[in-house]
Amino acid sequence: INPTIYDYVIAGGGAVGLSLAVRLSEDPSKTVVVLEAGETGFGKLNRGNFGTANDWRFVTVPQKDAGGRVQDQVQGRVLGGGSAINSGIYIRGNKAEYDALETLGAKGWNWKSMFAAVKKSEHFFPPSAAEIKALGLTFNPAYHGHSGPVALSMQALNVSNFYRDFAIPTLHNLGHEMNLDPNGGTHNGGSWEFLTALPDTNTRSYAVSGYYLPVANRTNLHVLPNSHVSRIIWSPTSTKDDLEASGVEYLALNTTAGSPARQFINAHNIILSGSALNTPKILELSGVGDPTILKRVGVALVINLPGVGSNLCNQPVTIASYLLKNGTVDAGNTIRAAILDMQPLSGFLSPSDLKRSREMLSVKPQGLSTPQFEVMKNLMAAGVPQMEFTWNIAADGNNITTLTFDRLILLKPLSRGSVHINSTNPLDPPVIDPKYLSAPHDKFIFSKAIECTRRIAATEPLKSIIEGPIVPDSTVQTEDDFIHYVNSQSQSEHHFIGTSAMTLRSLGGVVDPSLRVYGTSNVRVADLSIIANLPGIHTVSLAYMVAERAAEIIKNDL
Ligand SMILES: Cc1cc2nc3c(=O)[nH]c(=O)nc-3n(C[C@H](O)[C@H](O)[C@H](O)COP(=O)(O)OP(=O)(O)OC[C@H]3O[C@@H](n4cnc5c(N)ncnc54)[C@H](O)[C@@H]3O)c2cc1C
Repeated sequence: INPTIYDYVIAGGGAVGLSLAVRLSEDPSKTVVVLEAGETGFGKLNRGNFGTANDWRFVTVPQKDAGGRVQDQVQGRVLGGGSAINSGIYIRGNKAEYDALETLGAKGWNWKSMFAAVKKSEHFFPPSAAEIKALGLTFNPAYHGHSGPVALSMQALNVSNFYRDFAIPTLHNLGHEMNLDPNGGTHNGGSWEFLTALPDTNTRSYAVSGYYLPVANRTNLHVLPNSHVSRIIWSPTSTKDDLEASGVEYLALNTTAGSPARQFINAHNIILSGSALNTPKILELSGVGDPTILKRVGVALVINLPGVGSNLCNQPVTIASYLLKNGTVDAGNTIRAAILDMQPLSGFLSPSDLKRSREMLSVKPQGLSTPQFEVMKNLMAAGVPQMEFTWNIAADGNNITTLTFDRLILLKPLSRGSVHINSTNPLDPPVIDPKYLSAPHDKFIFSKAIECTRRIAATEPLKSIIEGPIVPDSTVQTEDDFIHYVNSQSQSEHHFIGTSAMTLRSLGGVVDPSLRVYGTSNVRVADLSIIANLPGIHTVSLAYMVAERAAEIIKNDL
């Protein structure tokens, strides 16, 4: 099939875009084309593609509230997007966090509908009986999908005895309970790590291997790598209040000619799926956005939507590590061993710090709408996790073993930033300003969480095997020291959302609950930019939720 007008053109073949393309092309009467700026990456991907051609290699502007540093923002630029280069950690959030999306105007987007959708994406491989016995692994089959495209699995055998003998008993002594399975709507507490990987080989399972490759021979589904979408083409006959698009313009990057060739594709429906950092650029270059920004760059305004590119949110992350006494633990197979401990404020703040937290929350940080702020405060008060403490064990060749909290993640930042174009050249990177740690409450609770690892290390049975702190080192003691540590050491966790938010237009919304860009009849956004408030999770589960839910909505033309 080689249509002159496709039913659907999808700009971006990432976690959401490629999975959605596969679902839409299940109807053989519909033609779907995916334009992906990166290459296919077949046969060359695993972890560690950061800084290569498979990464957009973005950087932020200097982050005033995070030590003035410019920070790297890794983003997949390859078929499968983030799902092709990510670390594969998988977890879903708290029911109330998804229900809150509906409260903010995303009608029909709630835990019930999103949980049902995400299970369609999943094929859970339970651990073997031997693994369950050896490690005490727990899971609830009812929380999982069992015939979807993306594989989900748990620990292999031969992990360190540290987890069973030291980590879990210490968590108990801290009053942090183990969670049977964090994927069913309550992710509080400690749980074993789930990964999007095949169980025996530990091979990555992602949008390409799970969704696309098994159906790559569909004649109604075309995937064009090295195709960078620059803008939407508006139909000259469309009305002012309900703009219709006729297709997109893209740059074919694999040409041997000197500069990329400009190409056009016609389609009845346009779906932007470039990610929270890239989709605003396509909208702005198409004249959709904040008039002030478009004017500054010299793009004619088509739709006045000031929310485009605002509300950028991402989690900061840092580490803390402790040297263990020689010979006290067997490091085992460190490749797939971790416990994620997801804690609400009361799990890591002292009673007096909880009081200070409440006082700080009397002032709304800049960039958040009042309803967003209310929702987030309510979730905090309801005990929804705000910090992740990942417990990992590492050993070097000299038998030096460390406990590394290798992901200390501020799960639900209040800080909001922006991503905007700075020129009319589609190949120029956007200006990324996440405003990390600009909300005082973010900085306060994040630094207190790092400090809390000292209390954890002083809790038995862990205490008896700790030699001392490595980073932050023992000179870091006071509240100011810990604040300095997060200012100078925190990095991006690469879980961007929010820049084409699905919320009321009056609140800065960009798309309605059927994913349509306000003011258009046939342009939709389907990627993590539509999520107004971040659930406290790693975001690939959310990406598959969005893909499956978007497929339901678009197939039924809701
Ligand atoms: C380094 C890294 C590690 C991560 N680790 C984890 C993890 O362990 N667990 C977890 O749950 N999540 C993780 N994530 C996050 C998760 O992968 C992302 O949230 C998810 O991939 C976002 O999906 P998306 O479809 O919105 O965007 P993406 O998956 O980024 O897809 C966007 C796609 O659009 C393409 N594109 C962009 N602009 C254009 C254009 N103009 N024209 C054509 N194509 C375009 C991009 O190249 C990309 O392929 C990680 C992300 C990164 C970057």
